[in-house]
Amino acid sequence: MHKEESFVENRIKSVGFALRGALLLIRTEASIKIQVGLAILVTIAGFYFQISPTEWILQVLAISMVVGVEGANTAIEKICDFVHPEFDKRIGFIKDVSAGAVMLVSIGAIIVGLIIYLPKIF
Ligand SMILES: Nc1ncnc2c1ncn2[C@@H]1O[C@H](COP(=O)(O)OP(=O)(O)OP(=O)(O)O)[C@@H](O)[C@H]1O
Repeated sequence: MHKEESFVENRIKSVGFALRGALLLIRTEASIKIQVGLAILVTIAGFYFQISPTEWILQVLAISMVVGVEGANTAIEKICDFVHPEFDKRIGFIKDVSAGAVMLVSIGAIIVGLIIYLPKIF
């Protein structure tokens, strides 16, 4: 019983740390501010154009993919700067690949957005 309580307590603490991380990400990173801004805009657009439940699911998935991968990219950049602040082309490679991952999911999200909204606008 005691063990179970501490398990629940630990889970609650972990959620607190994760929330703090998400807030730190939004407060400190310029690119995530733009992504969150776009997420708010398309959410408003979703209500305005009354998109279907399937379109909502795809939109929510696209948004969470971009923001989630951006969070991982930021963490990777911070690790790189922490373990190796000096210029090194291997660090450059790691950061470029990480930024490339954000770009790939962003392209997917843009395509999802175009497929949902272009027929509704034109
Ligand atoms: N220590 C380093 N060694 C070699 N190249 C680096 C190094 N630090 C940064 N770079 C190069 O500069 C690019 C930008 O790195 P930086 O850490 O400034 O990311 P950023 O511009 O803050 O990214 P974001 O906009 O996603 O936060 C990297 O993708 C890499 O090509």
